Amino acid sequence: MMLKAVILIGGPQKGTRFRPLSLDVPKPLFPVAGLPMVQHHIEACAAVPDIREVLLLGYFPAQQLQQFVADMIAAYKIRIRYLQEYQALGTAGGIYHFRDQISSGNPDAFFVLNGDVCGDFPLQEMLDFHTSLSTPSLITIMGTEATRQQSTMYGCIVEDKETHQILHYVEKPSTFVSNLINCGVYICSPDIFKRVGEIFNSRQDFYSCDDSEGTETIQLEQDILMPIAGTGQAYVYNNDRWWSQIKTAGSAIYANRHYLQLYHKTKKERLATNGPDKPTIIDDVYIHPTATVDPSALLGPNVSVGKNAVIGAGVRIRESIILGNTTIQEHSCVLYTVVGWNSNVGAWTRLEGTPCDPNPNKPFAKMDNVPLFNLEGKLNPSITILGCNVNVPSEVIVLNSIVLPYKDLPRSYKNEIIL
Ligand SMILES: Nc1nc2c(ncn2[C@@H]2O[C@H](COP(=O)(O)OP(=O)(O)O[C@H]3O[C@H](CO)[C@@H](O)[C@H](O)[C@@H]3O)[C@@H](O)[C@H]2O)c(=O)[nH]1
Repeated sequence: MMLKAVILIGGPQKGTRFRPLSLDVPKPLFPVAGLPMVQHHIEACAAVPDIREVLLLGYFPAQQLQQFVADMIAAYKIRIRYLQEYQALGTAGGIYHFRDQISSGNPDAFFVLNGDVCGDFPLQEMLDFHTSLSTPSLITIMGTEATRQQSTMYGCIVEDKETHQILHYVEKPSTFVSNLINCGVYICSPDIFKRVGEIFNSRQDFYSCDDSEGTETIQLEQDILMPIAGTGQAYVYNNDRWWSQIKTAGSAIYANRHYLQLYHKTKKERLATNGPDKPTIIDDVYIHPTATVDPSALLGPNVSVGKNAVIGAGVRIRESIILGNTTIQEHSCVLYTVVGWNSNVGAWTRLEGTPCDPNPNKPFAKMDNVPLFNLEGKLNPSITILGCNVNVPSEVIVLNSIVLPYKDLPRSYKNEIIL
């Protein structure tokens, strides 16, 4: 069998809730557990022996992805290419536009993965399910359970419990439809192009040079899944492993924790260990080999330290992501915070945020993508984020705040956005 995988990475206008972190690097390249977000997708695809080529599909300028793609080819030894849409074509529009590249070599099927989800993706198991179906599936969706309340933020699937055929699909319904939600991971038969082509052609009548009405975009969810549901050609594969979206910077902290945990199963060598002349490590921590961490520092649980970062004596960090070329000076404390690239945090300073984890008392709860401000116009407590090139002086406290790039903070801050 020969398969391909397409990863939908969007473009500069997407991922706005991820700012200010996506101001400096395309959101799909933001490091989580030491790796750019979509490297986790590529790694999951590379582990499926039948996947021979991975195509990243988006509308970021190609030069922003060039180095990353070269690094990925070197690391995983499979074909990887970036295909650039000339504008946002929608979740199925890009696939249709590049159908020749996807179909070349006659793959039996191809995976499609949303670039902004994370998880312990059971791709091989899903493939086994897809190929074992007695009637061929045009599209198989990975589904997972959500709470009744949260389900309406996702694509909702009603299945035949015995055959797993999809009877009904609604994208982000306004009232409850089903607890079973779309994970944004699919296996498509190449026959899907015919379907998308029909939609494409039916819209040509409306096509004009001014595409302000978005007639050129085709959405996989609304235009393909909704009409296919109930025709016996779409199936759902139930995923009971960890899965989440990465929409906000807060969800990056959550994803960081879970990917670090996953390394126990997949890449143990990426996790830092305790030893003489090494910092003290609590549970799961990733330290880039080029980072310098003082042996008296205490890191963990759930910390990632990027390239060439310098962590001083007596520093305490937990539940945080420290990006490349950042310095944290002695005795500072960093909790539930993302510290952007090339930043400098003085000595005896405290950076602290508030976690936005899923409710542990509710089974199947996902993260809430809490808006920045509440109804009274006050900033909702969230993780603290420092954009790149931020300078925080010594002996201050920055609590539940978002600091935009290139700021020189003069004092302490609490619950503020510092522009
Ligand atoms: N290449 C490309 N990618 C795109 C485009 N539009 C969106 N994407 C990418 O496609 C993914 C989904 O995009 P959204 O449009 O933001 O959808 P969503 O709100 O995340 O909902 C989708 O994902 C949920 C799971 O996370 C699903 O539950 C839901 O049904 C839907 O598929 C993201 O990775 C985004 O970057 C486009 O025009 N071109």
